Amino acid sequence: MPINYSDHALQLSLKSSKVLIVEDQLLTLIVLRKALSDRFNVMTSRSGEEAIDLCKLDPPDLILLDINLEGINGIETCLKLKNTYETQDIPVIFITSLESEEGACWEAGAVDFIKKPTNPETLFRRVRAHLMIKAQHDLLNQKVFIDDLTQIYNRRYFDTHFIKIEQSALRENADCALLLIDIDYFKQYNDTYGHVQGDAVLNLVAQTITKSLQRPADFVSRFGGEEFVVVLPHTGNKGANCVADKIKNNVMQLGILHKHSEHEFVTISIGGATLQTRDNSKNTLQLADERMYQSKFQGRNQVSF
Ligand SMILES: Nc1nc2c(ncn2[C@@H]2O[C@H](COP(=O)(O)OP(=O)(O)OP(=O)(O)O)[C@@H](O)[C@H]2O)c(=O)[nH]1
Repeated sequence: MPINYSDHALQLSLKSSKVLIVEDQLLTLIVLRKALSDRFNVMTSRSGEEAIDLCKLDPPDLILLDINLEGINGIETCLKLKNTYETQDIPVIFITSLESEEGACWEAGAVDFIKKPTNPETLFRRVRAHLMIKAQHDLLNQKVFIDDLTQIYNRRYFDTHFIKIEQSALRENADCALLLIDIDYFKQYNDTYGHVQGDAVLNLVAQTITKSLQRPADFVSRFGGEEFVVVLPHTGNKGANCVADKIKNNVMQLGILHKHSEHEFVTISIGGATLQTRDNSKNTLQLADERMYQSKFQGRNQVSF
């Protein structure tokens, strides 16, 4: 199917696109910002270190990166961004004055570069073109990776992304937690209240889990029928326990009556595992699955790690 550039969703997403300019020369920063701030949502940073932190907290849709920065330079900044799961898909355009630097820009993972002194119109059009590609990419991902019923990520998203997150965490010697969540007595719920009501509960639980997650890198996927999987990057046992408890309590507090449950309401059982404490004979998912069943056997509506 041909790409429709006038697509409404695309236009909307372009307007709200976030562009991060990383430049330590104040005057250049002002010129770049002026060329873009009427059309996009512009964020700025004066160093590579600050830009990396900012990208993890509030990922932009595109980065304009100067090469000659104080502290870690632009090339090193780009390499760090490309080696980190949360930031590796953000397109980077370099701003450079030397032709000899172009090879290093491509190798670091740049999608393009713009020469200094920058022409404001060229800058705007280049940025818009790359944002358009990014928006198309995001839109396509949304269609491929979103579960129809709950509108959260699907199993395919989890399968594709968890491997990358695990590898990135192992490289950085960081932790990462996984929670496997199953709705208790859901068969009886469907049998008693009907499948339409069952679907509504699945939806509510999915939204409740989503709202219980706070960090931008955390995500939940529908794993299968009435099972969900939560991924918490950079989170160890203690933090993951807190999040799991919060999710369990929030679902119980929805107060959805379930007359076949000893807890009176719809509840969930959770099993958790982290990368750093996992047993080498089993992967994180297998461990979380075993612990989820432990929660079931111990009476449901609980968390096991
Ligand atoms: N309404 C609805 N039900 C679903 C969907 N996907 C799976 N289910 C139902 O979820 C139920 C899962 O039941 P079981 O795996 O037996 O487990 P359970 O009844 O939740 O019991 P425990 O897990 O032991 O607490 C089955 O009846 C499935 O048909 C869905 O998309 N919509």
